[in-house]
This record gives sequence, structure tokens and C-alpha cells, in this order.
Amino acid sequence: MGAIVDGAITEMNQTLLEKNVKVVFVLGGPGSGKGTQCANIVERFGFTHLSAGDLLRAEIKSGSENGTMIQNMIKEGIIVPSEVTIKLLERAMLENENDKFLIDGFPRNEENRAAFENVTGIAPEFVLFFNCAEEEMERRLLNRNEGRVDDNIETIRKRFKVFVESSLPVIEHYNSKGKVHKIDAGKPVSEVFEDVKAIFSNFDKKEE
Ligand SMILES: Nc1ncnc2c1ncn2[C@@H]1O[C@H](COP(=O)(O)OP(=O)(O)OP(=O)(O)O)[C@@H](O)[C@H]1O
Ligand SMILES: Nc1ccn([C@@H]2O[C@H](COP(=O)(O)O)[C@@H](O)[C@H]2O)c(=O)n1
Ligand SMILES: [Mg+2]
Repeated sequence: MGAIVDGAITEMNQTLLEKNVKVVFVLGGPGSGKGTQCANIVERFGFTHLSAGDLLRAEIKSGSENGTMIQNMIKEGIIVPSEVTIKLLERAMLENENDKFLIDGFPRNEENRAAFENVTGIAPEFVLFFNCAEEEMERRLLNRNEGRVDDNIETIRKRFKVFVESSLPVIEHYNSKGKVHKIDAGKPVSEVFEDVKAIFSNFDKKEE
């Protein structure tokens, strides 16, 4: 059985518990390389990648009633209420046959963290923390060229502030439980992946 915590269990997350899903949270500042490394982990270790930001952007495109609110919050670099993001994550996990998920960019604040554990009853196997200097992250985001509304210097600075004030405490919370693997994400992609591989290889061995 994966790591399960006490909480209110609804029909939807009862199904998730029955699936015995394993979750790894992938955290780090904006532009630290979470999405890039998740793509490598998917290929090498068979996880399914769920990016909270991507799910929110897809929700905007779908014409959802929450679309305008989400769009405005992303433009401002603010964290969307947990109930919206958690529903998207739960749905994505239920719709996928895999039982191993990389949840990228979530939990982003204390509200995200507590609500996810209470609502789903799932605790992460471990947390990957991509640690990178702001100057490097800023350079990467300004060169990303994916047309994201939040990849401009004004929003990037707001996102850095939110990361330091709201997201780092979440990482500290899991660190105090011995669940965080901190990775130097300032190195080239292939070198970062070498460090990531070592962590997942050990995890695989424990599973055998
Ligand atoms: N180790 C690296 N060295 C140099 N460039 C990198 C590295 N990792 C990722 N990049 C590049 O930096 C940009 C941001 O990477 P990525 O999208 O993976 O970051 P992210 O952490 O998911 O960011 P966000 O939180 O904004 O979604 C991309 O253009 C990517 O190609
Ligand atoms: N848990 C989350 C994750 C993301 N958001 C919003 O999406 C923006 C982009 O996220 P990325 O991970 O793709 O960088 C982020 O700045 C938030 O506005 C969120 O609200 N909650
Ligand atoms: Mg990303």
C-alpha cells in the first residue's frame, strides 16, 4: 500500500486509494527545470507526468467556467484555490491507468498541501526539489519562448516572490519529515538527470 494519511474519503478518492497510486511531488522555483526533468523520468521510469500548471492552462482552453479566474491568476503569478487544482489532479489520476504519478508544481502552498492530503488521503512517496539560482531561472524563463502569459519579467518576479514566501515552506515541511531529495538544478540537463536517476533507481530497488 502507498503512503496514505487520514482524511475525509469521498467516492472519487476511494477509487484512487483502491488503485494504490504512488505519487512523487516535483517542486522547485519557476524555470528550475521541473517539466524538463519530468519528461526524462517518464521515459526512463514509466511514471505519468501531471503538471498542475499544464492542467490549469488546459482548463482555461476548455472554456470552463473557472477559465477567466484561472487565466487572471496565472497572469499575476498567484496560486489558484486548491479545490480547483485538486479536482483536476484527481480526475487526471483516475482517467489514467498508471499507478505512478509525478505531480509537478504542486503543492505550491500550505493550503494546497493540506487540502490534497485531506481530500485524496494520499501522501507523497518523496519530494524532488530542484534548487536553482534566481538569475539562472530568470534567464531560462525569458528564453523559453512557449508563449506563456507569465513568462515576462514582471510576472516572473512575482512568481519568485510567491515561491519563496509560499512554496519553500511546503518543501521545509516535507524536509522535516525526511522526504525531500534536493537536487542541484543549475547544472546542464543531462547532469541534473544523472542525480535524478540515482534517486529513482534507489526507489525502484525498495519496491522490489
Ligand atoms: N538544466 C537546464 N539547463 C539549461 N536550461 C534548462 C535546464 N532545464 C530546463 N531548461 C530550460 O529552461 C526552461 C524552463 O524549463 P522547464 O519548463 O522545465 O521549467 P519548469 O520548472 O517546469 O518551469 P515552470 O515552473 O515555469 O513551469 C526551458 O526552456 C528548458 O528547456
Ligand atoms: N499548484 C499550482 C500550480 C500552478 N498554479 C498556477 O499556474 C502558474 C504556472 O504554473 P507552472 O508550474 O506551470 O509554472 C502558477 O504561477 C500559478 O499561477 C497554481 O495556481 N497552483
Ligand atoms: Mg513547468
